Amino acid sequence: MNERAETSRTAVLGGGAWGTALALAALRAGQSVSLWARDADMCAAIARGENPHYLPGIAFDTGIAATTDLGAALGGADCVLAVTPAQSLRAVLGEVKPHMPAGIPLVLCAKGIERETGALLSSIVAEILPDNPVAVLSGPSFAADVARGLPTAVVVAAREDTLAMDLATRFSAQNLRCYASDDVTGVELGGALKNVFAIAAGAVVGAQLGASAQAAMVTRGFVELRRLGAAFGARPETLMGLSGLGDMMLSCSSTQSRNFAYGAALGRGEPLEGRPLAEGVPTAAIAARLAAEHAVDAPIISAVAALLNGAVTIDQAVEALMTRPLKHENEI
Ligand SMILES: NC(=O)C1=CN([C@@H]2O[C@H](COP(=O)(O)OP(=O)(O)OC[C@H]3O[C@@H](n4cnc5c(N)ncnc54)[C@H](OP(=O)(O)O)[C@@H]3O)[C@@H](O)[C@H]2O)C=CC1
Ligand SMILES: O=C(CO)COP(=O)(O)O
Repeated sequence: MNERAETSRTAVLGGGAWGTALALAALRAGQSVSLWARDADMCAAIARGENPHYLPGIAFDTGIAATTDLGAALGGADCVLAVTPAQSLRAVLGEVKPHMPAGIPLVLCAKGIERETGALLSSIVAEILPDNPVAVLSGPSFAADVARGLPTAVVVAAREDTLAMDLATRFSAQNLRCYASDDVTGVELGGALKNVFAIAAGAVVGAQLGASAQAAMVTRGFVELRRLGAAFGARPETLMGLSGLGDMMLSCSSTQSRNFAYGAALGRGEPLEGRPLAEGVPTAAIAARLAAEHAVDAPIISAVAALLNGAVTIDQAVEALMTRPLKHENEI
């Protein structure tokens, strides 16, 4: 338990894998924790120490006050974690707004870019909750690992460095180490785009293109992250950190990643309907559009978007990537 946390109350929006894991992390850090989810049975399960749908086989501490009543979940909270999928954020914040006092920080824990508008999630918060400071929590962290209490490091970014440090202190506990950052854009872009590259890496593995191709895909994907990051004003060193390179290392190499697993199924030619959440799917499409609008060369992101909408086959995508004009490696 950290010293500052004893009197604080954290509200978690979302009772999926990551919402449940972060609620547990907050509980372990000594906070009082409420959680809002849509499903009453899921709330009852979380309250008794399990989430069989999203975290099967993991038994955890009781003490999370899980409820379908959003007002009750938010009542008395001095920090709110938004942990529903990126594409639902705007609607969820619209429901949250009447219950959210000014000044309470809203910590974004989803990883994605809004499909319809191209908005980064922090700008949606600024639009809907202009009186609430925004922070972003991201990094290489599988929900099941955090729920099990395995050692994990993440980064918490806020424009005001003192808020970032306060939140990092608040959520750090034994086996969850939170670093602070003031580069909100860098941290959110790293988290959003790693999902697109995880689909690419999974597709390479699923199509049995070899470990060399997988390494090339990840490395050149990282170049695209740096290019898009530069266009959006992210700092290069942020992208070298936990929420860029760190999360790419995790998500581009493990079948535990739903985005990687989605790509692997795509590479094997399997049906894709009904799979678990893969945030990289909507994000690929909008990231390809944003790259084009900013004149950023992003052939892997474009290839993933084209693969996902059926415009190209894997063979065609690979051929297009392998026959691009030759260039110096360090051209950004
Ligand atoms: N799982 C992980 O390891 C990690 C996930 N993340 C990120 O966290 C975010 C959430 O992921 P995760 O928890 O794993 O996802 P899950 O699929 O496990 O859970 C999603 C949760 O969001 C709820 N939800 C879905 N759509 C809506 C909506 N329109 N309105 C309100 N609630 C909704 C679901 O409710 P219901 O059950 O009722 O559908 C469920 O409680 C994603 O952006 C993901 O990238 C980040 C780091 C790690
Ligand atoms: O973001 C994650 C790990 O850092 C979880 O990845 P997936 O959403 O691909 O499972």
